[in-house]
Amino acid sequence: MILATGVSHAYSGVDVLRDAALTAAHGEVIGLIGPNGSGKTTLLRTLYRALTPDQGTIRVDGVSIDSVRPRELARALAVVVQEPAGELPLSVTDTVMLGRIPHLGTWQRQSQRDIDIAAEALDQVGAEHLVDRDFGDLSGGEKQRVLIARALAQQATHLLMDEPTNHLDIHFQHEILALVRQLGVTTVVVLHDLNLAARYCDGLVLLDRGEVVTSGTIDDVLQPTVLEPVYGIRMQRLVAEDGCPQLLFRSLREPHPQTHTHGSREHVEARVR
Ligand SMILES: Nc1ncnc2c1ncn2[C@@H]1O[C@H](COP(=O)(O)OP(=O)(O)OP(=O)(O)O)[C@@H](O)[C@H]1O
Repeated sequence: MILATGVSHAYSGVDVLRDAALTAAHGEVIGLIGPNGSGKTTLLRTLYRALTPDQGTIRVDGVSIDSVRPRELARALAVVVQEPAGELPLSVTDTVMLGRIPHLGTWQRQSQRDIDIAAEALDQVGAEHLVDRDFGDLSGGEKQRVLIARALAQQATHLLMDEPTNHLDIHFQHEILALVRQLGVTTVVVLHDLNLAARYCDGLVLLDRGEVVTSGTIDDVLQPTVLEPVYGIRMQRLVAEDGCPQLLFRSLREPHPQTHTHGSREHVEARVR
């Protein structure tokens, strides 16, 4: 379980996070959503101690992360964030094996089991064919999948992800998030795509200008009345055949249509709630 309370932070005296709170119960996938610059990455960084907030506490399974040693923290939290280009001059295998380091003793070499776990992680993200490549030569989407494999190989009890679907094609956006759900690992994931959030998250935290506007179930948060003023865009909420709410978007610059677009795929497959 991840519990963040009263988290505030300022960069050079400018407040970017005020009294933010987040709860991810055991096994839940919680989506962190909000417009550009609303503080999602800042809040996520406080959860894995990449950033010490000015105020607030972060607890993982009831223990304050301030009191945990780095190796212990790495066994509890795996992180997938955007890597600066060219940061890892490593092979794909070595990159994924980095995920095993928290499980090795100081001078302990990797075992066959570690190698098997890394290979399985690559397989899970559909990247087994990349095993002999250099990480730096991969495409953006391939790199992203390898970084997710590294997090899976870490076998941490909690997962933090900052826009993991960035660079991924539509197939892998869904594959990766479906996999994350399947893992049953307590997860906090920053997502821009609200429809992916609707489909793969158990709950959402909506940030706007550094404050939590609302948090709760998909049904609570994914409402045009809640989201339109925050994002400054018109939304229409539909329910797909499998019951999953999905949103359609229209710029405020576009005139309000007097009639619906009959015959569109959305109208065939979903009904307006
Ligand atoms: N290192 C930094 N120094 C100064 N300001 C920063 C720093 N990092 C972030 N900020 C500012 O803090 C605010 C919140 O940034 P943050 O990256 O948390 O937002 P975000 O919601 O993740 O945005 P996006 O959706 O665009 O990725 C922004 O105004 C950003 O410019």
